Parts: sequence; structure tokens; C-alpha cells
Amino acid sequence: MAAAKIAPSMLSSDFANLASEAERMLRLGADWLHMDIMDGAYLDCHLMVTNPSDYVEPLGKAGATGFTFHIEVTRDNWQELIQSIKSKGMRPGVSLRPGTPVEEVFPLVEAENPVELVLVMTVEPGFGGQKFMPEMMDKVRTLRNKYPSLDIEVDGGLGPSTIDVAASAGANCIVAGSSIFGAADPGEVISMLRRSVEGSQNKN
Ligand SMILES: O=C(CO)[C@H](O)[C@H](O)COP(=O)(O)O
Ligand SMILES: [Fe+2]
Repeated sequence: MAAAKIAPSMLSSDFANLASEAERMLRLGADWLHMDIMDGAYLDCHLMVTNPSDYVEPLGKAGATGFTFHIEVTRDNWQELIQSIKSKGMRPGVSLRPGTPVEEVFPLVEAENPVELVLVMTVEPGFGGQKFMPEMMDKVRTLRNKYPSLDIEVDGGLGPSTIDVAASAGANCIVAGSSIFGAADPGEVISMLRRSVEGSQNKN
């Protein structure tokens, strides 16, 4: 079973105090710190950049553990990209925006040298605080049925009111920005997200 991972999106943190914000989230129980990187040319998620391969070396050096690129900009070179991400000691992941069919990522999960995570965007990439798109849960269900132990991440509009839908569809890695950083008790939101994921897994 894929373990629950709660990942506060640092896009919603206080940028002037990034180090203490990161420490605060880890202290409150976060598993991963979600970093959104965009160059403004291709507003898409995680490496929301046209050439993700340019970022492999610097992010490897900076100590990143996971490197998630977008399928829409890597249709011709994902094999080499996965290889280079792994060679720098990072876990490769692939993300897809709402309009991209889920079938497009199957070859990357089934490759000899596969991605280890699929990130299903539940908003149009670009900024935090948008409304969760429940219709994306069909993609999550399809992936979970096909790949029982895959890490499936969701990103965009996740919080106490939407987590149960995502968790019961099979998502185990939860990115949440505004719902955690905007809460009076962010630690309670992190715990609540984890309880929902683990509760859904125990039902199955
Ligand atoms: O990838 C992202 C934006 O493109 C962010 O991770 C995402 O929007 C998180 O913010 P929120 O939880 O407030 O929706
Ligand atoms: Fe993100």
C-alpha cells in the first residue's frame, strides 16, 4: 500500500521567512515540502517550465528528493529525463494538467526505467487558492485500479472539504497550500488530511 504523504505547498508560505516556514511545517507533521517552480513561459505544475532538463542538475545539487515534470512538455524526451533525474539521486514523477488524458502517462509508469509518482493536477496550474476539480478523480481512480502501489499525488484546492473525495478515489500524496498556511491550526489540517488518506486505505 502506498503510504500517506502530506505536502504543504510552499507557494502559500511567507516567502520572507521561507526557512522558518519550512521548519514549522515539518514540526507540524508534514512529510514533504512541495516546491512549485515556474518560469512563466509554460505555466504548468511542479517544474512549470519549458525545459525541465535544465533544472535536474541544480535541483539535484540543492538536495531535492522528488523531481516532477510535466508530460505536456516532455513527450519526446521523457526517457532521457527520467534517467538523468535518477542519476542525480532524485525520484522522478510526472504530472498532467486537467485537459490531458490519463492514458498519456501509462507508458511512463510501465517503462523499464519508470516514474515513481504521478501527480494529477486538480486545478489549472499557476497559482494557489483555486477551486478543486472533482471531475479529475476519474483519473485518480483509473491510476489506482491499474497501479495499486503507485504514489498518486493530487495538487490544487485540497483541504478539509475536498480531501475525502480525493482520498477515497485513491490519492495518497496530498499537496495543500492555502488550506494549510491559511488555517488557524495548520498542524490540525495536516493531521486531518493524513487521517482521511489512511482511513480510506483501511476501508480497502
Ligand atoms: O501547483 C500549484 C499551483 O500550480 C500549487 O501546488 C497548488 O496550487 C497548491 O495551492 P492550493 O492548495 O492553495 O490550491
Ligand atoms: Fe504544485
